[in-house]
Amino acid sequence: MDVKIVKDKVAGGQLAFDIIKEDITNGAKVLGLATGSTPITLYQAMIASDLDFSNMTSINLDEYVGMPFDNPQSYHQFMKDNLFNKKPFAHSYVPDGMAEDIEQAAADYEKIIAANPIDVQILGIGRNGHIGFNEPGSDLEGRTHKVQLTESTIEANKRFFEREEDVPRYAISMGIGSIMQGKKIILLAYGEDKADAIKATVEGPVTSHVPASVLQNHDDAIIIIDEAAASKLSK
Ligand SMILES: N[C@@H]1[C@@H](O)[C@H](O)[C@@H](COP(=O)(O)O)O[C@@H]1O
Repeated sequence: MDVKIVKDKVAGGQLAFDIIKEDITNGAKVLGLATGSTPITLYQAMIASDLDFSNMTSINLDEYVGMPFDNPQSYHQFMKDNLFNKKPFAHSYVPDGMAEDIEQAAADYEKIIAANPIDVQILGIGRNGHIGFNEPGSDLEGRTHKVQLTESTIEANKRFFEREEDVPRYAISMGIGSIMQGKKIILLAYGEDKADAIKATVEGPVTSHVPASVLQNHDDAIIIIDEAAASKLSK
């Protein structure tokens, strides 16, 4: 793991952008994208750049189950608002949380990933160490599947909804095994809220209790964090 500590989230987004830009120059064609507040500064740097993504493919990590695509809280809408409306890709895939058969949608998504191997996978991290929506205890080799969100994630997400009962309880997410297939992985984390998860990810044992810790086993994983997120690291 290559840990890079930056001044703030703007510098983090810029650094991630610079890495991606170089990879695109070297032929990268498929980006794995994430939602949440963390990647927004990266998306802003992409939008502000003169890079053209219209011959590239994007594949998103996850989506809520049962949330219409045009709901402002859906990840389909989030990606449009924060990136795709300004920088369209040739193909943009987001898991189909509205499918009648979620297991089939998950299997179909794995076929999309297999046909479009991810060159650079962007990740945020949950306060409990989750990546995508792979909560603690997830299979480290899992593939795209339906997941039940933990109370901690529901609690963290409820700020986006008017009522707690509106917060979705299920999602469809790429599995940890699907994520680990990315040729390069860039995990971003900012703020003190993420410091415990980052310590466990970087310095703890590789364990399904901290899904992001599996990145220790990846050949090309870069962790970009600000000082607050780095504050509990021992070195
Ligand atoms: N499924 C997403 C994750 O992909 C994201 O990493 C996490 C952290 O969100 P934030 O970046 O807003 O802290 O939130 C959700 O759970």
